[in-house]
Amino acid sequence: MPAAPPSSPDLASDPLRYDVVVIGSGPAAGMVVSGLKGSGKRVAAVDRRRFGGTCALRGCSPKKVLLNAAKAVDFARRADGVLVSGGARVGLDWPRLHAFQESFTEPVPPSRLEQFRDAGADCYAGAARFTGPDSLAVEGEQGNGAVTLRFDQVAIAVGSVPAPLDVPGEELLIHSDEFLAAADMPARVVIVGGGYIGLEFAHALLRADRQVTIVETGRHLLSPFDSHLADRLAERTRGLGARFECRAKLTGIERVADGSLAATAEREDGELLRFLCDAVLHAAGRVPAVKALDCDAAGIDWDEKGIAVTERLVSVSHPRAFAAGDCVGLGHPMLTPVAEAHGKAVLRTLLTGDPTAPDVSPLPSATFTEPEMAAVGLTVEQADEQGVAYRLIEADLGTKGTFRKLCEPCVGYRMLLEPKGGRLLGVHLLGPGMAELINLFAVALRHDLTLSDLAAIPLAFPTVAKEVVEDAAGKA
Ligand SMILES: Cc1cc2nc3c(=O)[nH]c(=O)nc-3n(C[C@H](O)[C@H](O)[C@H](O)COP(=O)(O)OP(=O)(O)OC[C@H]3O[C@@H](n4cnc5c(N)ncnc54)[C@H](O)[C@@H]3O)c2cc1C
Ligand SMILES: NC(=O)c1ccc[n+]([C@@H]2O[C@H](COP(=O)([O-])OP(=O)(O)OC[C@H]3O[C@@H](n4cnc5c(N)ncnc54)[C@H](O)[C@@H]3O)[C@@H](O)[C@H]2O)c1
Repeated sequence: MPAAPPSSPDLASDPLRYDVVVIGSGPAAGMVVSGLKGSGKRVAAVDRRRFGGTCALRGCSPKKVLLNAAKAVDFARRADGVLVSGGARVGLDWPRLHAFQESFTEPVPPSRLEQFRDAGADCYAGAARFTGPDSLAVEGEQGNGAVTLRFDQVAIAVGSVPAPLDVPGEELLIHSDEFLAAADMPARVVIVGGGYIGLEFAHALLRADRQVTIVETGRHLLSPFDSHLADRLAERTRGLGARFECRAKLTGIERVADGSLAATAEREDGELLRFLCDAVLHAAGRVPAVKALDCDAAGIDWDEKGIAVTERLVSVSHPRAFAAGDCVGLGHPMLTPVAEAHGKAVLRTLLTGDPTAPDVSPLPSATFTEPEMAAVGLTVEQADEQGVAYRLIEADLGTKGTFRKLCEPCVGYRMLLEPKGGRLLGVHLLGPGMAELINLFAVALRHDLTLSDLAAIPLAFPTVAKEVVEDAAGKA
């Protein structure tokens, strides 16, 4: 990789002038800042919240602790009388797991700052706002005045925020940040949105014996996933006590006389719904956090989809501006592996001067419900829309030995294969352990493997992987 020229000599005379300013400190920014170590460039990183980003502080990591606890409870309960006794009495210990979550989140800000400083970056705590094509102001967090940084290049990695819902009483909603940080779980929760956050948090709440109602505008829950498997997961979730209202949209929230909240929604057919509850959780999608950046001042094009960039993540209107992660307006999924891949691409561009496209295909993803839903590649709906020919194989694996031993009947897969040759086009899995297993299928898609190629590998036994691969290879 050719080395980019080191910082120009005049930069050294102005302490607030940088070769590269990175806005954000999440997974996308982390890739850029760490990778610039030793490049000779003067680098600054800015974040308006504690350094570390959404995934490590308010998303994937604390959420996974909560979901692991929910899985432990569920396993004990479903194995009660079969593998263990007293399992039905096992419950979620919110204060303890909350403290355990903090053992992961609290070290993040100091360690991220150390990592950035070790990479040679100056770190600024405050909200960034562009003031010109090569300058931005960082508003001090605690009433400190603004400082103006000048840059040659800027990497925008500001992530996303919950989408505005524009309903009366919107200020009464709680967001995932507050939910994960709360000292206790509310007793009756209405969840607005049946996507990733909605289903994952519902699964945690249900294992904590809370009352859950999900209001979802779509026909199915978890729309990025296979709709048949999503319906099976919905059934399983209903069996845990959840109520679903699909094809219904939140219309408002109000506080009622006894201090409870009333959430109202309207069904597609016009029927009005009203739910009394203690909390209404926003799980209705996120939007890029670009509005507050005042990109217009820098001539950086943006819209509600995010920063307008080329496929190589270069701003369409400012050749020295790049974007990475959730704030990129390319419609890529808002996931940590995507943010990391974007960050790596922007880093390479900064180091080589040669704009680089991110490597985001194939992209496995999972919801950490119990059972888990996981997918990589095309869904049936996408293949149909794109006119891609495929052969579908599917199975319910609930009675197979591996899953009976886990006492979990809600297990299955659907796979799309090339009609000739059998190359895998899409893999959709539902069951315990599937979030790990999907990575094996991502390797298979990446390297154009067939199910017989996978089945020829002597996989460890007895495992979920071997059970699924052998069953599918037998049907292929
Ligand atoms: C509850 C929840 C659970 C999730 N679980 C998963 C999961 O299991 N797996 C997965 O792959 N993804 C998950 N995600 C998504 C994942 O967290 C994001 O895709 C990822 O964090 C995006 O990284 P990023 O670097 O683009 O942005 P972020 O991590 O959001 O970082 C952006 C940073 O920019 C800062 N910032 C914003 N505006 C400004 C400004 N004007 N000035 C200065 N700083 C600013 C923010 O404070 C933030 O620290 C989850 C998200 C949530 C909310
Ligand atoms: N396991 C994971 O990888 C994971 C977990 C959590 C979050 N995330 C990321 O965070 C993003 C945000 O999560 P999310 O669950 O908020 O978004 P989402 O896009 O997954 O789901 C939002 C859901 O809300 C519905 N909706 C939108 N407006 C509504 C309204 N007014 N009333 C009722 N329903 C409405 C949508 O139809 C959709 O099904 C996800 O898209 C994902 O990229 C990933």
